[in-house]
Order: sequence, then C-alpha cells, then structure tokens
Amino acid sequence: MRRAFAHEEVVVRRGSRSGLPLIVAVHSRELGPAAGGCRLRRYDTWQDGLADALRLSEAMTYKAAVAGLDFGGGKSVIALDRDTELTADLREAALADLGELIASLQGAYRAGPDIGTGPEDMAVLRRFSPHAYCAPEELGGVGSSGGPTATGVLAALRAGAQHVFGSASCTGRTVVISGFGSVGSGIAAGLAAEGAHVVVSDVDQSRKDVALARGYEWVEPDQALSAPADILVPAAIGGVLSESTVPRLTAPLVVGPANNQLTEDSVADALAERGIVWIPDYVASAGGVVYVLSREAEGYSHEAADKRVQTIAETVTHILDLASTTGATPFRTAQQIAEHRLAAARSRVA
Ligand SMILES: NC(=O)c1ccc[n+]([C@@H]2O[C@H](COP(=O)([O-])OP(=O)(O)OC[C@H]3O[C@@H](n4cnc5c(N)ncnc54)[C@H](O)[C@@H]3O)[C@@H](O)[C@H]2O)c1
Repeated sequence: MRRAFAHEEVVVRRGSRSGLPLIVAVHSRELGPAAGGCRLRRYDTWQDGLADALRLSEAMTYKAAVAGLDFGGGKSVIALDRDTELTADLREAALADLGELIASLQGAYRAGPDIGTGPEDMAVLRRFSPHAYCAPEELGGVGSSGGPTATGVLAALRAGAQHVFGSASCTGRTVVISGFGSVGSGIAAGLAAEGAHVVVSDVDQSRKDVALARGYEWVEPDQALSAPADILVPAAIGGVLSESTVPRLTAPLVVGPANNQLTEDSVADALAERGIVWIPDYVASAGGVVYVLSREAEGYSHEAADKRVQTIAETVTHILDLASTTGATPFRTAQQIAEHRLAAARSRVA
C-alpha cells in the first residue's frame, strides 16, 4: 500500500556558510543505507528543489532494489535561486555545508555526483564525511560514473535486442543516440566498435564536429526521435517520452540512461500499444550506481564490480520474459520486482 508520506527522513537546512537551502531526502533504508546523487541547480523556489529531491530519492529506491543492491534511495539538492551568482567561493561553501549535513546523518545517506556536481565536488564533501563517492581517483574515489553507466546501458541494450530482434548483436543496426555527453559518447563508442550504424544528436552544436570526426552520423535534436532507427537511446534529459512523442518514434526498441524518460507512467502503456519495447530507465541506467557502490562501499575490485554491472543484461531479460508471460508492461514488471524485494525486507523487520 502506498503511504501518504513515503519518505523515511527529509532534512531541509539553510547552509551556515553559504546561506543556500540544502535538502537531503532519505526515501527508504529498508534494503540498506540510502544512496543517490547530489544535484546542484537553479530552481524557481527551494520548494521545487525539495519536490525534486523527494521524487528522485524514491526513484533511487526502485533503481537499487531492481539492481539487487543492498541500498535504499536517497538524494540531495543544493537549491540555487534564479539570481544568485554561483561563484567558486559560494560553491565551495555550499558543498562544505552539505558535507557537514551528510556527516551528521552518520552513513544513513551516501552521496555521489548528479546534475551540476562532479568528482571534484565529491572531494569537498569527503573532507567532512567518508560517505561521498566518485571523488577523483588520486583522492581514493572511482571518479566519474559515466563509463560504468554506459557499460550497463550497453548490457541492457543487447538484452533488449535479443528479445526484439532475436539477436543481441548490434552489427548493422541503426542506433540513434539523443545526447552525446559523458554516457552517450561511451554508448556510441561501444556500438561503433561492434559495427552498428551510429547516429548521434545533441543540443550542443560543438558536439557535432566531435561526432563526425569519430565517424558517426549527426541528426538535429528536433529530428532525433523520429529519425529511422532500430534502437533509440535517450541519453540527454528526462521527459522525452510523452503521449505526443510516442506516435513519432520509429524504433521498436527504446533503451537509454536518461532519468525519468516518461512524462507520466501511462506513457509506458502507449509505448506497449505501439509494440515498442521500452526498457525502464532506472533499470538501464543502474550501471553507474552498481559500480560505484560495489567499489567504494563494498570493496569490490574493478573486475568484480564490472561483472556485476554486466548482470543488468540478466535483469532486463528476466523483466522482458516476465512481461511477455504476464502481459504487463516492462515498466510495471520492474516496479513489481522492486516492490517484492522491499516487501520482503519489510517483513523480515516486522
Ligand atoms: N552519468 C551517469 O553516471 C548517469 C547515471 C544514471 C543516469 N544518467 C542520466 O543519463 C543522462 C546523460 O547523462 P550524462 O552524464 O551523459 O550527462 P552529460 O551532461 O554529460 O550529457 C548530456 C548531453 O545531453 C545534451 N542535451 C541536453 N538536452 C538535450 C536535448 N534536448 N537533446 C539532445 N541533447 C541534449 C547535453 O548538451 C549533453 O551533451 C542524464 O539524464 C543523466 O541524468 C547519468
């Protein structure tokens, strides 16, 4: 049963150094400590930042549960308003404030990078608490999670291709990747090495020269969703799959790392009605969190953590097989798997 207040703990504090609103949302620790990224971005109001933290921490609970991690969902937000200039000093002060807050939670929340933060920022948090991951390698972290996230998406994509096309191989397949950033470029490289026809797109036109130099085709962002494709990879922003965009899709398989791809849950039904197989974003994008938590929280070697990331393929196969048997969408099936794990953990405690 869905609870009216689903979150275990939410802390909202004005940073003593920065004066900025800081939010840490711990959605669930039923499977273990709450893990999730630290988002630093502008909001119209700090309450919008709070809403973001609540939504994203809940999504992290599902991501960790389906990935088989013994971690729960959390998220932190440093909410900038529209006018304040983010100087280097203000950034440092806000991160120090957040580091202090994370330390006070004594391991209940484990941070990593998210939109607006990166490995250098995690190094600032680590001055206050060991519970901040992905600091640069020379400081003992694993650095950016973009590479393992791309590895996980490729594993999910191959499992999806096996289901849809009867072969996991992407040789000769046309794959459109919308968002040629840290994760999108890793996915493109993996697919090109396998002989796929790689088409990329980005709102940042400076990425076009890089893409062409690597031998990829370029499509303008407003054409990316409707470009002819066997596989579409949303690797930029959320909300790209809606009642209005689904009718324009050409690819029978959609799988990518972008968080919150659906504008509403019902879009999963619209995709299924069109015969499009959509691998839930939080399943496909789990490679980064699986790798980072395995290495930094659980002491796995690089090889063992990488192997664990590859198990995303088995998870996707399981979800798609189960969905075919029951007639439920892959989205609903993944949710049920997560809810089962959470209910089992709850009943052990009760
Ligand atoms: N990095 C990770 O480990 C990770 C993990 C899980 C999920 N994700 C999600 O995957 C997505 C990509 O992450 P990333 O780390 O590569 O980010 P990134 O910022 O490195 O790359 C995103 C790229 O998308 C482009 N972009 C923005 N809006 C666009 C649009 N409308 N159309 C086309 N391109 C657009 C940007 O210019 C940028 O080049 C994000 O949604 C992120 O939240 C990332």
